[in-house]
Amino acid sequence: MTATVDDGAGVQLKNLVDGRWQDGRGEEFTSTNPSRPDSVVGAGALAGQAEVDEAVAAAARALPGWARTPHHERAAVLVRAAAAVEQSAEAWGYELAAEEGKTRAEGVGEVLRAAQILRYCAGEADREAGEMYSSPRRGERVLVTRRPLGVVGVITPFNFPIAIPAWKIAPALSHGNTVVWKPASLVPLLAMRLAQALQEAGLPPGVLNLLAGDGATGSRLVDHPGISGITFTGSTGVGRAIAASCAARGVPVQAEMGGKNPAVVLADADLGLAVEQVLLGAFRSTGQKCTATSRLIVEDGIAGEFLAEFARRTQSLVVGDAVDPATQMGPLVSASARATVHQGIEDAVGQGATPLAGASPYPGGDLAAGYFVPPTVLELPSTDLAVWREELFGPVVGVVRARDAQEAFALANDGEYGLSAAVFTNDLGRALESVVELDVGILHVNSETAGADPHVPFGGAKGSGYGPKEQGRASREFFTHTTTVYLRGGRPA
Ligand SMILES: NC(=O)C1=CN([C@@H]2O[C@H](COP(=O)(O)OP(=O)(O)OC[C@H]3O[C@@H](n4cnc5c(N)ncnc54)[C@H](OP(=O)(O)O)[C@@H]3O)[C@@H](O)[C@H]2O)C=CC1
Ligand SMILES: O=C(O)CCC(=O)C(=O)O
Repeated sequence: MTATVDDGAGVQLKNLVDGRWQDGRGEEFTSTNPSRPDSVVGAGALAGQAEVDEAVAAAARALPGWARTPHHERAAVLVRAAAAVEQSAEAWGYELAAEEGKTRAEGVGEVLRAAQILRYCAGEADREAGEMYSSPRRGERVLVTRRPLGVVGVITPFNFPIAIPAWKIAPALSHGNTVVWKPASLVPLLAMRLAQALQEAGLPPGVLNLLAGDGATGSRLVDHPGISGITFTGSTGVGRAIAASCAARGVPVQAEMGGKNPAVVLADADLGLAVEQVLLGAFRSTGQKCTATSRLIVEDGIAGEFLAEFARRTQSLVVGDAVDPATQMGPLVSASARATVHQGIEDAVGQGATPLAGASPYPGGDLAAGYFVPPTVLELPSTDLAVWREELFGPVVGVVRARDAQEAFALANDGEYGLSAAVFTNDLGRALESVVELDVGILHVNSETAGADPHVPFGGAKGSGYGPKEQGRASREFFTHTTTVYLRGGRPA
């Protein structure tokens, strides 16, 4: 009988190296269910240095053949994988909710999003593949062609266990690279599911290698001399360390990192819409999105009315087991995440923040046993507090009031991050002003701070991003490099 995430022992985790599924040879580890921490979701063993060496060697061997495979044949593999992922959406969405803690509906939605990304990237085969320029010399044309980067190391975070890997691995493969992937150790099962789908769709051995591992495994991958580039998403501290290490060796790096994303609600906004969207931005995925709303700036004139309704709706969110269809917000991913978020709330309250919703830890029962934190809204006495400046990565929103739009935009820009922002206004002039004023990678006007389509660039400004952007056509800037060809043939005309 096939093991399931609910049968106690967990699903057996394997690594994929050179087309073979094998047990890890390092320390044993498990992933557990954050709603019910005693329940094991996946069980296996970490990959060590030897497996990193084997995976990189396999990816290097597979590279010339895969790079020369016609783009349309590479795309066909992604299309087949997309169909398999889509077919498994219900089952894997359930597993995702059990392993990571976002709600089941969000889990299913994320799996479907991965399928959509695989299809978008397959479409790259039909898009223009280079450029041609005229030449100042007779009998010559200048072509700009694209080549794969090579063997790419992919390091992914826990919070989007299948969508983020899909939007790194699919363009890597589509552009002819081979991959060694180290997913977050908290969510190895969903990583295995995606790798299975791609492998069974017909990838040749060694084109995609999966290593379950921890930070040390990631570090070995980053430092491996056989790696041609690293694409990373995760915390700013780890991302900067990886970028420094890659820079020292001249290896290209793409790092998408933390966020402290503001929602600005101006006095002329549709307040019902704004409440709804800020709730989604702040509390979906339990606030564990790099694009989550964690700062709220409300214009004075409507602050009282808006905050009363926002607090009321926050308090009425149904918090519970992530796989229960009635749940609107699940747990945080781990005990240490819960401890960090509770500490952040306690520190803020100690420094004068006023709780408008949530804040106190659950006193007992299932919510105290799981890694649950109540959705929390804190009105802040100043913007000096850490809860305003540092990423907490949980369901916590700090609120300040602004005199006018100008002050609101200045407050939104005040900070080291620049991933996403939302502005709520019915005034087109104000909306356009926000486009000019706000220094962010993603700006939503009248929608929540989170959310990203696969066909447009994704990534942050300031401390949130380093290197070329992800997704859409932007992704080829990282996954390929150009060769400029001065092409003369025959006799000059
Ligand atoms: N800007 C963006 O697009 C996004 C940013 N994020 C950010 O990610 C963070 C949350 O994800 P989280 O998984 O906790 O992030 P981490 O930075 O802790 O981990 C990300 C990945 O890096 C690995 N890792 C840890 N240490 C090292 C190291 N020294 N060398 C190489 N790899 C290492 C982790 O392994 P292990 O899990 O085993 O520790 C994991 O696979 C938040 O800061 C969030 O804002 C998340 C999603 C999108
Ligand atoms: O906003 C989204 O939907 C995805 C963003 C993301 O990668 C994240 O929040 O971790």
